[in-house]
Amino acid sequence: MSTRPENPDQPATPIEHRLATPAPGPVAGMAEGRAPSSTPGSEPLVVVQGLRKVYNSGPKEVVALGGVSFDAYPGELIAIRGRSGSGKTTLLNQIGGLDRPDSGRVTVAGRVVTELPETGLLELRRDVIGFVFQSFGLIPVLSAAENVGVPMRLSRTAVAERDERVRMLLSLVGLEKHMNQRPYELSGGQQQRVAIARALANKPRLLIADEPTGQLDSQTGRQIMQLLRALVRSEGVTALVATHDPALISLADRVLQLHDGTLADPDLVPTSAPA
Ligand SMILES: Nc1ncnc2c1ncn2[C@@H]1O[C@H](COP(=O)(O)OP(=O)(O)OP(=O)(O)O)[C@@H](O)[C@H]1O
Repeated sequence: MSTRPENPDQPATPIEHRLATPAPGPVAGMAEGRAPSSTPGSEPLVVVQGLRKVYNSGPKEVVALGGVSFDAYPGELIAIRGRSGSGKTTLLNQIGGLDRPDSGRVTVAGRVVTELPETGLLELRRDVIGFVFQSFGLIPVLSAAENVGVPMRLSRTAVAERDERVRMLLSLVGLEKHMNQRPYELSGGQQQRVAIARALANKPRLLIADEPTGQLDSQTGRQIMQLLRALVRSEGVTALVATHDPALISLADRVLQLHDGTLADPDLVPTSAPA
């Protein structure tokens, strides 16, 4: 897999270009380059209450999550940071219904994830949540376009609509000229763009990204983070992104800091210091 950097001076995608274009005027209460995220007062999209997960590895108990609670609002980009082993992946896995907590409750778009049966979880992951992983997770024998189309095949989207949305999404992430290439013919940054387009295929309300720049060089990682920032704005999704990457932390609306499975007081979390 190549991880050659893309040109850092050029906006890589149409939406990054739009973002780079100055807005007509300042918007009251909005930080520059930030999405117009909803504030407490609107309904939260994600509600996490008292989430606890303990692993028993041999004789030792590991408290991966020791009672985590927070809300995420529509249109928010939240960075979740913390040292290796602090519980970031465990937290995202419980929210996305990939694993079950020992106690606590997660609600996403009104669905109580922690109480859903397996079929409900499959529907949730297909229709409501898009996932982006550090390792891209593309299917090697499929082209970029076919990879992006997979979730729409699973949701039985009509062929014409699917083809049109695949083209739109690949254009959104700046890859319309690469739609017929397979993952091994793409750089690491391009593969992650395909993975992001695939995560958006079924118009999710929540995007969960676990270390999305972990395998990329810093320039490419910055471009991917800017792309995520732009997509949260243009698509109106809520994003929860586990990352050590200072580039995303500075672009986030909010930063949650995990220490050994518990959240630090949000008022004490600076947005610029390293994790
Ligand atoms: N399947 C498992 N079995 C036993 N212990 C586990 C398991 N998964 C995670 N853990 C432990 O739970 C804790 C939290 O792990 P987690 O992967 O959530 O951390 P993280 O913050 O995502 O780390 P990293 O940044 O390295 O990915 C760690 O101590 C880890 O060793």
